[in-house]
Amino acid sequence: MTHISDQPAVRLRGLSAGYARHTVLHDVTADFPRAEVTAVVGPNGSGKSTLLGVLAGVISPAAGAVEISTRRPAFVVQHSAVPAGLPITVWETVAMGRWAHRGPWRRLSTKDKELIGAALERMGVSDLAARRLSSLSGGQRQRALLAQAFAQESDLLLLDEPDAGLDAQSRLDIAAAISHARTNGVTVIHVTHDLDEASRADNCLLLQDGRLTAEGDPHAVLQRR
Ligand SMILES: Nc1ncnc2c1ncn2[C@@H]1O[C@H](COP(=O)(O)OP(=O)(O)OP(=O)(O)O)[C@@H](O)[C@H]1O
Repeated sequence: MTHISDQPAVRLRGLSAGYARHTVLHDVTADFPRAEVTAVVGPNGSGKSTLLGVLAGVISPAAGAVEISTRRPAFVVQHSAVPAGLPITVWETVAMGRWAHRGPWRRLSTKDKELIGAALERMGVSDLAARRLSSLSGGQRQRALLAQAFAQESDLLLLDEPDAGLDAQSRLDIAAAISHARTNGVTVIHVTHDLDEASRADNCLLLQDGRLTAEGDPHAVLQRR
């Protein structure tokens, strides 16, 4: 008998997708193994963020099939994608991760608040909880966005270059948080230009001009670049 845990968390079959009058992804067929980290690499403009947008449900496929057999994905955008003047605190940012779980009266429960506190702690931003998101450095903001994703308790984490432009310590902390999530059974799809980080993934996909040109063991895939 095949158990769900043996099946890929995400399957793409002949996926084409993009924007009005502009198809970016062409006929992509790939599996994303459950509870493993898949790095998605490729040159600028190859379609990596578009792929994450499809997986997050923000972009509709033009053709093909997307099968996701996990709970609702948590999507972490690049910190630079957050509008500069957004008037919310770090705590409120992380609390947004619990919105979909709120009970009657739409109040946060004690459990919600515990999860928010734990996510802030995990990303080392508890002491910044009362600060405006817009007043933080890029690295601090990225940590807050990751904390929001962890507060969602999703089992599919979509990361769009979470370590871009960050210092060595922040990159290490983010790598540790990804590894912790994986150990806890979360499937991670990690778009990155950091080839050291990609080489540490379990699985790797290479996109070039919107087509999948290699997949599998990261070391073998990265040699095809
Ligand atoms: N909102 C949009 N509307 C129209 N075209 C877009 C939009 N976003 C991206 N594109 C185009 O889609 C193509 C793929 O972009 P995408 O952001 O997916 O690439 P990427 O591999 O993530 O690049 P990078 O490494 O620079 O982040 C590019 O040609 C880009 O110009």
